[in-house]
This record gives sequence, C-alpha cells and structure tokens, in this order.
Amino acid sequence: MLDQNALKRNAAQAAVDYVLPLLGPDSILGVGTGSTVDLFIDALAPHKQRFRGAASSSERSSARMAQAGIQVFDLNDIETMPAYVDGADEIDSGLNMIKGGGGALTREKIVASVAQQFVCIVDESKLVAKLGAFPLPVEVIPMAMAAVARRLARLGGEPEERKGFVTDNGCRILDVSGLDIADPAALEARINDIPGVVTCGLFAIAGADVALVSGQQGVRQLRAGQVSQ
Ligand SMILES: O=C[C@H](O)[C@H](O)[C@H](O)COP(=O)(O)O
Repeated sequence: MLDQNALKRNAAQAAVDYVLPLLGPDSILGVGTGSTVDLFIDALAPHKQRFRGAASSSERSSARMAQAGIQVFDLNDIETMPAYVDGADEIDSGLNMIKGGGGALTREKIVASVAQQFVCIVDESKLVAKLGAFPLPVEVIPMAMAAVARRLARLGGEPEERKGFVTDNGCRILDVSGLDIADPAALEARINDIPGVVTCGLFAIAGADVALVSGQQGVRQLRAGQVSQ
C-alpha cells in the first residue's frame, strides 16, 4: 500500500515523463508550488540540460529550483511556455480546481495563463465529485479584509483569516468554508469581481488541460470530460 507521499512522487515522475517530450533547448517550463511540485522539481532536476529553464509561481519553488541548478526566469521575459505543472487541493472531473492551500494562488494563475497547457499533478485523494470540502483560499489586499469577508459571507461562505500568513505579493488570505460551488467558473468570476480581492483559488474559467492522478494502481491521465488509464 503506497502512502500519500509515494503517490505524490509517482504523479511527479509522470509529469516529468509527460513534459520532457514537449521541451526543447530553448523552452521555459512553468512550475507551480506545493509538496507535490517539490517532488516534481526533484525529479525534473536530472534533466535540466534538456530545456532552458523555468518560470516559477513562488519564492519557495524558485529557491528549490535554483538549488537544483534549474535557471529561473522572470515571467516578464517570457512570451509563452509549452506547459505549466502544478498541484491542486481539489480537482473535479471537469478539471476545475481549488488551489492556494500554500497561498501561492495568484502567481500560479498568472504563470499558468502564459502556458499552452496546464498539467495538474495530484494523488487520488484530491479528486472529488464536487469542489468545496476544501476551504476556498481568497487572496485579499490587506485594507479590504473586513469588507471582502462581509461580501463572501453574503455569498454563503464562512471566511476565516489565515492568521500570520502573508503572500509573496504582500497580501492576506481568507479561507472560505461552506460555499456551494455548483458552477465553479461563475463563482470564480463573482468572487474575483469583489473590490479588494486579488484572486480566488478557483481555477475554472481556465482549468487544467490534463490531470495526472496517482493511485494505488498507477497514474491515470484525465482530460476534461474524458477518463483514460
Ligand atoms: O498554493 C499552493 C498551491 O495551490 C498548491 O498547488 C496546492 O495547495 C497543492 O499543494 P500540495 O501539492 O502540497 O498538496
């Protein structure tokens, strides 16, 4: 019986196998944040001669890549990337996701938007029928915390400040429980429209293109609306 860390490691290795054929000597790869991505960076490092470098979604991943000898580029110097690889806190069969458990959601959404495809790597515990058991992270400009919290409560959520946490952008996080996420893209747009919200952790307007889901039987590849072994 594989434990969760072994499952994450298998997903990370599957992502390396998936992205390497997409990369050439001039390619920049988008890299996300989190414990699964840490394992992806470790598995990617031995292949660093096969591509030019990476764009990172957090100080944490940048530091890990620099230590592994993978060159990290400023996103402003990159026009496009063949792929962006990242984990998720929850993902559904439509490849809509909740992200931001590690607080990197905004930079993740930005870096992902520059890539041609989003490759999501998860262990099977993250695959859900409906999003929302995991509290939705919302990044907020500090002066707007109370105002945004009131608006989120009016949407049916129970926002709680992530105490003592400051994002890489100098902002704060509200973790919102109790939301009914019937239409992830509509709710994403609605929350992102609240003044003071930087972005919310729903990735549904632009979800993943492919998910590599690691389970006891191996790694399954999921595409939106279609499952294959
Ligand atoms: O802000 C963090 C990210 O959205 C992560 O991708 C997400 O929290 C999943 O992280 P992990 O791989 O550690 O479960």
